[in-house]
Amino acid sequence: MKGNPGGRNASRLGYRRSLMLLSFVATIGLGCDFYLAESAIPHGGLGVFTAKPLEKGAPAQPWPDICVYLTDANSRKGTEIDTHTWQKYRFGAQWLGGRTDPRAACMGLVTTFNSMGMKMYASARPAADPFLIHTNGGLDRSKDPGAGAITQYYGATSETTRNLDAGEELMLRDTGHGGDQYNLDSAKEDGRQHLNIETVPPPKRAPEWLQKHGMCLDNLIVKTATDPSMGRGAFVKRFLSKGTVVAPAPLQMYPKRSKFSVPMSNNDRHEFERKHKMKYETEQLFVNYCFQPKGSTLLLYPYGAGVGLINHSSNKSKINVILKWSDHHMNHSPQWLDSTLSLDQFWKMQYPGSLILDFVATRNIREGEEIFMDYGPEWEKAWNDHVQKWEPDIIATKNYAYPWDEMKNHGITKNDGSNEEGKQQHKSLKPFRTLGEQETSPYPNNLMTVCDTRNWSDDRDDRMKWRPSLHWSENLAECRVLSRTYNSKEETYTYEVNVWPDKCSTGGRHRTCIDYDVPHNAIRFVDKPFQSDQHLANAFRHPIGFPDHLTPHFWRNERS
Ligand SMILES: C[S@@+](CC[C@H](N)C(=O)[O-])C[C@H]1O[C@@H](n2cnc3c(N)ncnc32)[C@H](O)[C@@H]1O
Repeated sequence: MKGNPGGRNASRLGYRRSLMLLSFVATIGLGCDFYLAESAIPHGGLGVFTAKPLEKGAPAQPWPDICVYLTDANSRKGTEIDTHTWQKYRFGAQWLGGRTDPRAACMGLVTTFNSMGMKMYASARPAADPFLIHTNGGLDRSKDPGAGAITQYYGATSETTRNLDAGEELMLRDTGHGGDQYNLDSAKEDGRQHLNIETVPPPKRAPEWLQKHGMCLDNLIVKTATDPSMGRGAFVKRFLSKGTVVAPAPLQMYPKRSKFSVPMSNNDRHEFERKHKMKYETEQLFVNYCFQPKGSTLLLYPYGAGVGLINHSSNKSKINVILKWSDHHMNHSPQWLDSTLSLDQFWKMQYPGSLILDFVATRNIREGEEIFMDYGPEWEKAWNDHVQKWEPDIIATKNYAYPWDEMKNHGITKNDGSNEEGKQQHKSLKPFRTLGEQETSPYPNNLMTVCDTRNWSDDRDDRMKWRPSLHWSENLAECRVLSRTYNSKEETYTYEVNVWPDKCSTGGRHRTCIDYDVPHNAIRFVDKPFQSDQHLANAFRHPIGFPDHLTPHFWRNERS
């Protein structure tokens, strides 16, 4: 008999099957797609794993990361900013400005991936053209006291380089530019273990193991904060019950906050302010994303996915997370912080990720709710004082335009650079101005144009037909439009540009290289060096307060 072969029994069976399916789902914890756990590579520290199979080219993280750029850290020594940070090219900060190269501290997954140098099982790489999602979280220097207090570098993403099985560890391919990631080589150099990557199997953990021993990395999503004056905020993706770890936060530690003041003599500063017609910031934006324990010079930078987006509230009904040391076996706080160690001894032992904090739900949190923590009374007082005193920097605001607004005006809205999809086809497309046109109709003071173009090399002529670069943001060059042609069939513009100067030097000799047939969508606006909001002198700077009861006595090294 077809149709209903078992009558009531069959429906009971179906019900029982549904129950079994539900309990299976509960057991293996479907829902969390990415986990932080002990790396499957011996002595690899923490690693990030996918709980579900991923196809080649799929996003290797639930949402883009934010990066905070360190522009002029006083000295590399004592800041260890090379560890767990990226070079400026990765996320499009080539023109940010600074006497030393800026380094990007990115919060989330990309930073936590391990790397295997250039070969073997590479499974992820940084991706995308971040320029179009760089924003100031909706804040505007002409009216918002929060302008310059949050990073504009939102949009760092990664994608898989091959199909991945559920449970695989995400491994970065060659990190490029000298390998700027904590990786197997650095583990070797640290003398922690002799590793032979040729004999290491593809790093992987069983999904059930991850559910039991991993820390869920994708409970949060990033959106504009419910109070837009705060910039962006972190929101929960799914219902989380009281006591759940909303997000883990491995820590990178820095011994002295003073290393993040901006190293300019008064003379340099006056010269800078005269030249750039703006006042200069005195402390790195980075400090706003760090905790500082009371009575201590230490800065603790939490680099878990999304945790840097959690905003402050002192309103008890809004606060829904508190900080706790993690129970995870990779967190060393029980051994180190309750001991009689000196700060020096502790400092020699600690390494990035050796201490892990948890943001824990203080009550049930509904899907879509924004997460708030209490940054502490000192932070709140500093913020209120700032808001009271703040007024727009008239000079820095005059004749300033945000690059992303200008790009929108020019019809650059796609995030895929120069490929077919990205072609802009509007009759009303606003063209980029030629150098000649700019003499009578200049762009706002802060803007310059950059082009996505393949590397120029010795064997290239000085005049070349444009070719797209392999990776967005890494091969951008300053460029100036010499002429343009309207292609009526394609309804778009192409340009002849002068690529200058970084791509066109050969053996110390600068050449003027010209690219022709440059598509409209290969051109971007960026802020000129030192012009972006994070350089504003009236921008708010204050680290987040760290709970006293989590602070060991030997961290309190400041004389009172
Ligand atoms: C760790 S970040 C939080 C994420 C930040 N909102 C963003 O968009 O990147 C800390 C900064 O966010 C802003 N912020 C956080 N809580 C705030 C609040 N209650 N009121 C105003 N601004 C706040 C301040 O600029 C602060 O320095």
